[in-house]
Amino acid sequence: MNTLRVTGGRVLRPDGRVTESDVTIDRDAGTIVAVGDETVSDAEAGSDAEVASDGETLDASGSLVIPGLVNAHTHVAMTLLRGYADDKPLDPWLREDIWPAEAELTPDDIEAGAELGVVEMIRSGTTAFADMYFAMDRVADVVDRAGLRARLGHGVVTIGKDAEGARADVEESLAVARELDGAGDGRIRTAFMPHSLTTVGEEYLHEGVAEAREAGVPIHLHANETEDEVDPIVDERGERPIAYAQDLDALGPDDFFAHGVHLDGSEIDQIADAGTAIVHCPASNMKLASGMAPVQRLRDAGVTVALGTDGAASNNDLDVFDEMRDAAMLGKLAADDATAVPAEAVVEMATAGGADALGLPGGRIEPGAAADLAVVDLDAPHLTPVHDPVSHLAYAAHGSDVRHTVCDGEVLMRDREVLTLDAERVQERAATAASDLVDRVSES
Ligand SMILES: CSC[C@H]1O[C@@H](n2cnc3c(O)ncnc32)[C@H](O)[C@@H]1O
Ligand SMILES: [Zn+2]
Repeated sequence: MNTLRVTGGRVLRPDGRVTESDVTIDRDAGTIVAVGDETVSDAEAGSDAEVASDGETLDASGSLVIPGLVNAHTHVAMTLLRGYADDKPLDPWLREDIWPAEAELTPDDIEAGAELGVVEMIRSGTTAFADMYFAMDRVADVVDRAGLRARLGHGVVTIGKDAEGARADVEESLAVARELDGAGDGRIRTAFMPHSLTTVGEEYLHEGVAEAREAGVPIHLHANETEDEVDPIVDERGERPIAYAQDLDALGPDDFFAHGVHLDGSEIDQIADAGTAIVHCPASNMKLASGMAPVQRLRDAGVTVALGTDGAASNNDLDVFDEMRDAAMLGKLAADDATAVPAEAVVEMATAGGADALGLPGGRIEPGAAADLAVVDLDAPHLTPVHDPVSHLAYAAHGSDVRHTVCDGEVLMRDREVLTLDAERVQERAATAASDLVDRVSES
């Protein structure tokens, strides 16, 4: 067996225990075959079940081995717009700043921004993400080269477009969903991605959702992000957005909605009954002053809650460690209860919850699971002493504490050096693309 062994570390297990165990990976299968003396059964592993001791090794001494983090909602190429427009609420921010800049984006820009975003994610221990944007063939190529997993989709906006333009946008999202599914040796999956229930017209939502169901791809959209998005739906339709999504057949068990800030009790019950996941984006929700999502209530109702950074223009980074801390802190404020959204809950949301929301493998370190993991160096002043490693993940660690990142059995970063992309070249290319973009926007 072509093995990778992660040795000498403490391992975060799916039940929250932390054990001193080596993790053995079958690199060809991209799966974990053993955690300590716990192995996949002979039946599962076939005749190769015996765990070999040769092969590559990653040193995890003094470190915590955790499932690769999942960034379940982003717009990865928006790294080019990091710090471009801050300190505004969602609607004017999009209309006055972001959409005019995005109108000038070329596929090369999107590739450059996506490369920068995936380098940032690999460096901070993220192994899977969901992305809604444009030029998704370029984004998929970047994901493939970087070695990550992703659920990708072209974002549809029909407001301001004529019927031909609107229909073409829906068709593009469906084509991306059909054609890119399974790319990157199966690490890339897709979804139909209408931007939101207010920025896509009803007839286009109906058509697109029906075709997505036929194609068997999930649906991802921004839902209940601001009151300004909820109110027009209530005023025009006499029903709340989640009921509207249900009428559209867009509220299914494989679907995942970003934000879910302004949800009432009946909407939480509808989401729980449907099995739809919510991707909580606490930093973006705070920065745009969108509101506080009812995370504890969602979890109490049995909803799968994942974490997302949203784009780097509303965050302003792609570090899921920050999202864990923000989710725990904001969750307590929202519930007016310091026991709400505890450390173990946000770690679960950033790992197994994220993988489950996206319908991707990973999120758990156990025999038979996908070999997606990050090794967090605990030997640092801000992580000393270690009373509780899970507390440190939620409240004290940063993405920069990640030492190694592995996805699908491949080492993407070893000792803080990204191996799959040339990080220096990526950074230079993105900086140039961003400054050229801003020049074009100011000339337009
Ligand atoms: C049509 S592709 C995705 C689209 O979404 C925009 N966007 C970025 N952040 C947010 C957010 O928090 N809410 C809604 N829309 C957002 C992005 O700029 C793209 O235009
Ligand atoms: Zn978003």
